[in-house]
Amino acid sequence: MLYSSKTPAEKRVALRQALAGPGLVRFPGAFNPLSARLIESKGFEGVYVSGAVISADLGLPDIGLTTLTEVATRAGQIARMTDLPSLVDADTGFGEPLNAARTVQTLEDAGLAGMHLEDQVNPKRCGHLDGKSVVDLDTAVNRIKAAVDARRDANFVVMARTDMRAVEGFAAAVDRAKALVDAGADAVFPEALEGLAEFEAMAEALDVPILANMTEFGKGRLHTQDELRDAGVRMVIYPVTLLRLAMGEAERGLDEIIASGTQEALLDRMQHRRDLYDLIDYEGYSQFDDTVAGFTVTKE
Ligand SMILES: C[C@](O)(C(=O)O)[C@H](CC(=O)O)C(=O)O
Ligand SMILES: [Mg+2]
Repeated sequence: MLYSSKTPAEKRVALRQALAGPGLVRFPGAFNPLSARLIESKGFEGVYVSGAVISADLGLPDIGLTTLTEVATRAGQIARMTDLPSLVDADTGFGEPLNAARTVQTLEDAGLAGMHLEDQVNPKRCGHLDGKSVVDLDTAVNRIKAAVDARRDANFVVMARTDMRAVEGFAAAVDRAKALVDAGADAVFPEALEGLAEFEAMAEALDVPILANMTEFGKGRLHTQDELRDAGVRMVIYPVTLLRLAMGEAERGLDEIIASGTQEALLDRMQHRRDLYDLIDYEGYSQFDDTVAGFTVTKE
């Protein structure tokens, strides 16, 4: 009821353990706090909070328009609703190294288990857009160092994302990733790799876990979990998948209401009131005080 039953500290330990394990952990992107509960109920290992989703949710393009306050608020609302660890997209840290330091502390306070920080120039762009550029090595390293030094919970995961692959090629991306690990990154998110062989070579080159971004309609293929695991990938994110599914259904539903004048034909595709109530745990509130939250679901 109300909140997750685990503390942020416990969730950070869980994220560390997940990253250390031999398997592949799966972090779908929650587009709101409620969908984080759905992800948990299905047995996933964690929740991803996507910058692209937070921007899109506000009707904005993913080009560095959102602020630290907006991201920390939304990520905190999501993290608090699940017992799973949540990893948030901290973009470039919202500025330069000093901002990255403030970002890590703000996200710790918001209850996140970890974040990733990328080496794009400000303002950043979605990793699958053309015309990206990356900062020089010193700036990239200093961003990571600042974040690592500023965290107060040693278990808070600071993951380095590098967008170098699309800018200077694979070899440069490996060099950049190694430097970010030397700077203290706990894990690496190599953005926009091309093909499984590159994931395999990247995992091989680094002593820390790597993440694969299985985003749709982007630059890379959608690899299966078996393929990613065999390539040595430790974590996979599906950052925008649930938002795209929900928006696709919303659009088709609106079309149906226009076409037939009723939503009757859509009922089977909707989450039933009963399932929604289960996810929110109405029952728990009702047991706490049935004068406030008592309910019966009448229609089957
Ligand atoms: C992972 C990502 O950074 C995100 O914000 O979710 C995006 C996802 C997307 O735009 O599809 C990315 O840059 O890949
Ligand atoms: Mg992003």
